[in-house]
Amino acid sequence: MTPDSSPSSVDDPLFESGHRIFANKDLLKIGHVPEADRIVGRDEEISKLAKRLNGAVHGYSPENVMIYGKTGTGKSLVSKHVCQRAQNAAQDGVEIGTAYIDCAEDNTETQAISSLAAKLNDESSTGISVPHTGLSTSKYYKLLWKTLDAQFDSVIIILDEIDLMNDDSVLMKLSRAEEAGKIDCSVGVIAISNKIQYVDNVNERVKSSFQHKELFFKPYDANQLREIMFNREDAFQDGVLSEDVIPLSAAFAAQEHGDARKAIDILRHAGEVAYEAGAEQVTEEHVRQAQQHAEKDRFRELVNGAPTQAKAALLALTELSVNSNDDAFLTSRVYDQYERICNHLDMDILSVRRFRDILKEQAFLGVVEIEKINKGSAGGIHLQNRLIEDPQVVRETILEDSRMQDWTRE
Ligand SMILES: Nc1ncnc2c1ncn2[C@@H]1O[C@H](COP(=O)(O)OP(=O)(O)OP(=O)(O)O)[C@@H](O)[C@H]1O
Repeated sequence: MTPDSSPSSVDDPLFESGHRIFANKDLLKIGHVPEADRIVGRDEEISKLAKRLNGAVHGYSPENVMIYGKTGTGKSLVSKHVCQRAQNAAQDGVEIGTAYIDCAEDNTETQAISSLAAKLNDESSTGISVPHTGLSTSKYYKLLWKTLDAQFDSVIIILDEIDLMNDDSVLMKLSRAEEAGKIDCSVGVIAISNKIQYVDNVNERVKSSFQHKELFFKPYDANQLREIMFNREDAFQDGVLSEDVIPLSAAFAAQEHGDARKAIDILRHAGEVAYEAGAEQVTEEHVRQAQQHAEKDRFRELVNGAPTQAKAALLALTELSVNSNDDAFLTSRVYDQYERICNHLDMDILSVRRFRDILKEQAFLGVVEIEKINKGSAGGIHLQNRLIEDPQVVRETILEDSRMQDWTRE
């Protein structure tokens, strides 16, 4: 039983009997693969991918597939789902192995191959032991080939976030192994990336051996996001979710692009906020707080990593936004405020040109929106700057930097 599922009773009154809010929080875990009837709007992608992998079910070679799509569009989920179904559907006597590698974690060739060998090896049946570390890349490849031949007719390997792998020859070696006579087992690779141009940048030799078909996943619309969440309503105790919670979480997640990961994160987080607050129900207000947290997290990452001068520039725009009814300000006005901040913090003051570049960089990162305004023939073109996110959230985040905190002290 998992910590958040509801146990029937607990003897010690120090601990609660069951969870007030969650009935099965595992359903809201990001890596969770829901049953087929909980997967929304991906029938076509599922069937296309199944066609590519069909060979494996009969013991022949599955095709290699490259899947593209923005974050949270179900690429990993659909890949894992189709792999599971291929394993279940395998013809009598055909053994299919499947493995999932997150290239953000295993980002070198050696790590990826040692992880693959370890995941695919069942030591009790092969008698092969795969040490976690300590072997050369070529030894890990040899171990991998041995384990595959000892157990499987076909193997499907998912390489998620392949663009983060620092050596693309993994693709070549995996797809050539059978042809090169290194193994009898056939191997298919599903490579997943958010970057549409990934294959263009891959080495030509790799490209020519990794003959692949491509699949594109579109973002979800708000209705699909809603359905995805309604299908996991039983993660919560009966009657705990108030009516607006799922539609509002879907609306927030649909704002940037239709990201199911974001939708589920907000929903789970709203439940946690409600629990922490001692509430009996998850309400719209908890969703808003969860969304603010998510925004803050994203911002914290962007702003924490920004140079001090960029923080001062953002603080200038933030101060104007917080203390005025307007939300967009001419660069000259932001610069004046920036000068005041730099003087107060005893920082160097950059030229207007450098300052403009900093704001442009922040616009590129999605923190600031810059708009050109035309003030007629005499006035010329001016730039207006607007914070994209809630100025209070930005302000709090910037003031987490101890150097910036001096701004609030007289
Ligand atoms: N069609 C769907 N039906 C139900 N749940 C979904 C669907 N698509 C995505 N999800 C859920 O949304 C979350 C994110 O999905 P997934 O990890 O598959 O996205 P992804 O496209 O691989 O994202 P990333 O590129 O960030 O890895 C998971 O919890 C997944 O279960």
